[in-house]
Amino acid sequence: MPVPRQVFIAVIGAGGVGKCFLSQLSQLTSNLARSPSAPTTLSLVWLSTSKKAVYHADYKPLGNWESDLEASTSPTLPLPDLASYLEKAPGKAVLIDNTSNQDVADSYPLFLRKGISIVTPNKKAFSSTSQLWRDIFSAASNGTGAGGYIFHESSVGAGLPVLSALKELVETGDQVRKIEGVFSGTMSFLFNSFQPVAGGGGKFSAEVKTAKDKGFTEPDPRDDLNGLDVARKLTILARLAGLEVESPTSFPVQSLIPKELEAVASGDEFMARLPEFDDQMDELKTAAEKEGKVVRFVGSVDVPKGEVKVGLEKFDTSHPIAALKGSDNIIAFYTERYGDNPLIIQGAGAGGEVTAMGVTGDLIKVLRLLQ
Ligand SMILES: NC(=O)C1=CN([C@@H]2O[C@H](COP(=O)(O)OP(=O)(O)OC[C@H]3O[C@@H](n4cnc5c(N)ncnc54)[C@H](OP(=O)(O)O)[C@@H]3O)[C@@H](O)[C@H]2O)C=CC1
Ligand SMILES: N[C@@H](CC=O)C(=O)O
Ligand code: NA
Repeated sequence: MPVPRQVFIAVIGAGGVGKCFLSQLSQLTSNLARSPSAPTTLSLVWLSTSKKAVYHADYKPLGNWESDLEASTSPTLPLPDLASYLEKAPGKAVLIDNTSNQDVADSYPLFLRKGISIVTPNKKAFSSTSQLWRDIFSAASNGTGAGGYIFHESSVGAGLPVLSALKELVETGDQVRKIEGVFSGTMSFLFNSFQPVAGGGGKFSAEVKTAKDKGFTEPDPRDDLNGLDVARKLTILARLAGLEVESPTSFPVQSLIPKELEAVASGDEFMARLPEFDDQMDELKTAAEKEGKVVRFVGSVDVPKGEVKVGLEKFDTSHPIAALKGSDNIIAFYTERYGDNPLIIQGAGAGGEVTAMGVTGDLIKVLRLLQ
């Protein structure tokens, strides 16, 4: 793979996805350095969490990032200062945003205009206002601008090649009619475990705790249960399919947050009180069972009608959506070329390693473009 000789990498976020990414980055760095045709140095020069940062003013690569971060007492810099630091690096720079932070997402146009490329699984930038979407893609070189490149494959379906498939359908002139399926690893896991097709299943609140422990949920699981995580993904898909969607709250989204818990102050308090509402979820399950069906949390984009929706639906136990396992997503693209047999992408839709794979894959795309 022909790539530039030295690229400076800055990583924000070292949680479930961030840690897996850093380990994949170390593998990629070794592979590229050994490449006989074009040895390349990837220099990790910045790593930060919300509380602290590790970096050197002279761009010396970080040694052992885990112990460096542990030992650091330096607070992180404001985002414009990080952008200036990377702009002055003695080579091309790539920012990897492994947070779910809105302020970091809002700063992408600034980084891109300075020639810094961005790779991220963070949905916020691409699913907030359509103005932010326009600002990003009018700055990026893989949009209409002349700045850095930006890729965000893991923002939908984690590492599954969902965005690259959709872009290719659109760019090759196919007409996308409908996109539908299960878009949340958390929701998939919850309903597959709470109401498996074979019967039985655990308490809903206990499954939410397991999904959080497995690293499937957003940092605050309420962002999954309120349907907004799926709404964000559908906003991204709808925009890539050519629809104008103002925001993820501009279409119907069903929330699974009980009314009584809507105002609780913290995610921890929410998790502690969720078992009080297990009976309500059991009622939903029993009602579906009486019809010989199971409940699943799904979404769809109807392109010609300009309709996007997110919520619970009942499925026959023989339906492919009912038969999903673990945190699997299933995404069906109905298009002019594919006719009534949609192009289907299925597999793990959450988890640190698979999400980081999408991020690392995007970094490789950027490196190829920067050559
Ligand atoms: N987990 C998954 O399966 C998937 C996740 N994603 C996306 O990947 C991203 C990361 O998810 P995940 O790793 O699970 O989340 P975690 O909560 O595990 O990690 C988030 C990390 O971001 C850091 N962070 C938060 N805010 C800031 C900030 N303002 N500045 C610097 N660092 C900050 C946190 O630091 P601190 O600890 O100090 O708060 C933490 O290190 C999210 O956008 C998520 O939506 C996408 C697909 C699948
Ligand atoms: N919380 C999300 C993580 C991936 O986007 C999910 O469960 O799908
Ligand atoms: Na993806």
